[in-house]
Amino acid sequence: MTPELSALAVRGLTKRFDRPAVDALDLTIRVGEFYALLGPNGAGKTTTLRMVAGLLRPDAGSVSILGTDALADPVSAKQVMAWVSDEPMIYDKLTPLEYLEFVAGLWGIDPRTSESSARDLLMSLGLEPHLNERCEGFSKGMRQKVALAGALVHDPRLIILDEPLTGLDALSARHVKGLLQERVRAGCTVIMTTHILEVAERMADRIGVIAAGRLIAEGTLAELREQNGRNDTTLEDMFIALVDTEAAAA
Ligand SMILES: Nc1ncnc2c1ncn2[C@@H]1O[C@H](COP(=O)(O)OP(=O)(O)OP(=O)(O)O)[C@@H](O)[C@H]1O
Repeated sequence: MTPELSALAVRGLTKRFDRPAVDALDLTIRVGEFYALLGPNGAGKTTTLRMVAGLLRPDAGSVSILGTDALADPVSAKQVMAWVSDEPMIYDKLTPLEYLEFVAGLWGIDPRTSESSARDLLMSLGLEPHLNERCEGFSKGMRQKVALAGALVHDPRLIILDEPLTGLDALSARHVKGLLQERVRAGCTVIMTTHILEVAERMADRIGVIAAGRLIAEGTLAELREQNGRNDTTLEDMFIALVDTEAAAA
């Protein structure tokens, strides 16, 4: 039997700064999953995702993205993946449409097809009134949405987002959530960090909790409840209990 291809398989992933930030982490995320990665401040979420996205070299371990060894072949891995940072960088002098056209050009996408999909993407994020305004006057939330649209231009199969909803107003957050859910329905995989536990509770197929660079719990909401021995508890209650137990054991 052929083993099922994972969207992401991380094994023994390790990064140390002055102390371990990610500590021999194993993580497997299936194709088509919406996965929420949770953890307290400083748990190692961003460091993990930056290593997965090829922005930070691990001290040890492996990263496989849709079957490609991302450390040995980062170019192929990046072609199927999008990384959306919590501090997005866009070009201020360009309009959203020009920015997406620029990104599409970097990926070698035919301008005739890229323009209409860029327009659709930006409109689905509620940016229609601003398509031809320079990004320099945009708020943080508007810039976040332009960066997200830019990251999706090459139609990635794996979309990794660090805190994509922070700072977004309710309507913008709804646009972003809708877009991500649509991508998952189309067969993409989404991995997202968030401190907004209601979002993880409502949107994620599976949830992983990391603390001190290690995975301390993982499963569907129902599985986490079962592991916790409570049927009625909220994700917030479980999260706090898990993190407290871990801190007490450290
Ligand atoms: N470039 C760096 N240099 C030194 N230490 C770093 C660096 N990046 C991260 N760290 C440390 O690694 C640990 C994990 O940080 P990381 O940003 O991955 O946590 P996080 O789970 O994303 O936190 P948050 O929820 O606050 O964003 C922290 O102790 C942090 O101070």
